[in-house]
Amino acid sequence: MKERNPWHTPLTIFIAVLGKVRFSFLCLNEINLFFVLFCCPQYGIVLDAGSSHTAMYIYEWPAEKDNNTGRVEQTHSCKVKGPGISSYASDPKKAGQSLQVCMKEAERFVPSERHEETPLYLGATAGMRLLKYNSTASDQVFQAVSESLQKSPFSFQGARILSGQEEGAFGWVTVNYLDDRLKQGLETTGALDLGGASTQISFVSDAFDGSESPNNSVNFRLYGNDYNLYTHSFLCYGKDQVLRMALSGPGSISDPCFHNGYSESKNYMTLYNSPCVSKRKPVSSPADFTHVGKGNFYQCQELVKSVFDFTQCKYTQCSFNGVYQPTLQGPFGAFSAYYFVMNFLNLTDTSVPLQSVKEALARYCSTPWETQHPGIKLKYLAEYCFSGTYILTLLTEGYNFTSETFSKIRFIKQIKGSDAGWTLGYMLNLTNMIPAEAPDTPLLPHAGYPVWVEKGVTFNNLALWLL
Ligand SMILES: Nc1ccn([C@@H]2O[C@H](COP(=O)(O)OP(=O)(O)O)[C@@H](O)[C@H]2O)c(=O)n1
Ligand SMILES: [Ca+2]
Repeated sequence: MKERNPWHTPLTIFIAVLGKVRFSFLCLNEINLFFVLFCCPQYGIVLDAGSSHTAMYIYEWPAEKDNNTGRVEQTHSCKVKGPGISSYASDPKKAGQSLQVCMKEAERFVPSERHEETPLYLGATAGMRLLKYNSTASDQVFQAVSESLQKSPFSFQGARILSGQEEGAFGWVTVNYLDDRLKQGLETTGALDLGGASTQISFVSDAFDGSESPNNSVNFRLYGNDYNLYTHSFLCYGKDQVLRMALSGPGSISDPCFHNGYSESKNYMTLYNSPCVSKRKPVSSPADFTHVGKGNFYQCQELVKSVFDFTQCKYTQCSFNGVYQPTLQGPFGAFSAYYFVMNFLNLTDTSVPLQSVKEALARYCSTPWETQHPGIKLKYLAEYCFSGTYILTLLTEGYNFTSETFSKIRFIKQIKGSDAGWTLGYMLNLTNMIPAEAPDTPLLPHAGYPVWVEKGVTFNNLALWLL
């Protein structure tokens, strides 16, 4: 008979105990992972109070302690019925009331036990920036929307106007966050945002260090990478305000930017009721005018060009209106009205040469006015020729995109299910969700990575990190 190894029993017990510990560790980790992935997501709500309308976005992310990226997702959006909050200047209470339907919807989409800790933000953009010229009216609108939002069960964090810089920079953060470019330190994508009352351009350029035009410079340190972002917001250069400027020009009542056969009686007061065009108001004018279309893209392009000032530039180079712009660099994502308009016109494919895009738009503009287009508001339909022309003119004449760089633009509505726009970047910033330094521990064990590593277990590290 073989003699029994005196160490056998203790060793077996030791190994068995170790196995148990490892097993229970694994269980613990699985429970943690379950909690992180399925149990208790956190929520944030942002209201985008734009010049033309307000939209509400609900974001969701796993409830973990550590800041992370690429994991905040938009789970729901709600379009507020009616115009933007700045349109309620003469009846501010209605601005507050208009938000109620979407806020009720948010109460259904966010589980009730999470309501109290869910931050709610309202950010207003160019419509309110313009209304701020009349500060009493703008204060009253903010008062009304704040009172309305305070009544919601969420944790209301305030309503404020974003500066043009913030609007541009947060749009850029959103696009690059959703594309996972920040955490991985990849080349970033520029952001082009076209609204109704302002438009933003934001990109990183090696030729830009901020010194030539500090007002256009925003610095970020994100995941251990430094970014010096160029950004500019052109107030009054959203498509609705540019349309007013183009209409208020001489001889524009017979309008090349509207289809042949289009004829509408419009009110002069409404046209000039904006600080963007008030200086153009003629001394005396009739109450109404007839807006007649003549559908000519090339003439429309000339008319649109006349709203840009290319005569002055005190820097090495400018876009327009004397605004500094470094040389364009990298790919660009163009969203909001850029997308709505180009998508309607079937012109989102930028592998099509710029010249062909212009020709296609010229053909569209020359088609007779046709009101039959199911599901599209007549106002939008009437304006697509103008809007498309403005977009191409802004990109090429304004920002200096060439036929080559035009192909680097992607017209986008969403990235991975979340809308491109400033709201996500705004919330990520206010909730401190993007750390300045890169996390030094991998977040999830990924393919090829040893699960058991020297300093402990990657899986365990994740779990402990999340505890
Ligand atoms: N389906 C849609 C929705 C909005 N839009 C336009 O998109 C623009 C959105 O601007 P906005 O309300 O965000 O205005 P800003 O405050 O950003 O200047 C407006 O010009 C709308 O008319 C569109 O062309 N098609
Ligand atoms: Ca907007």
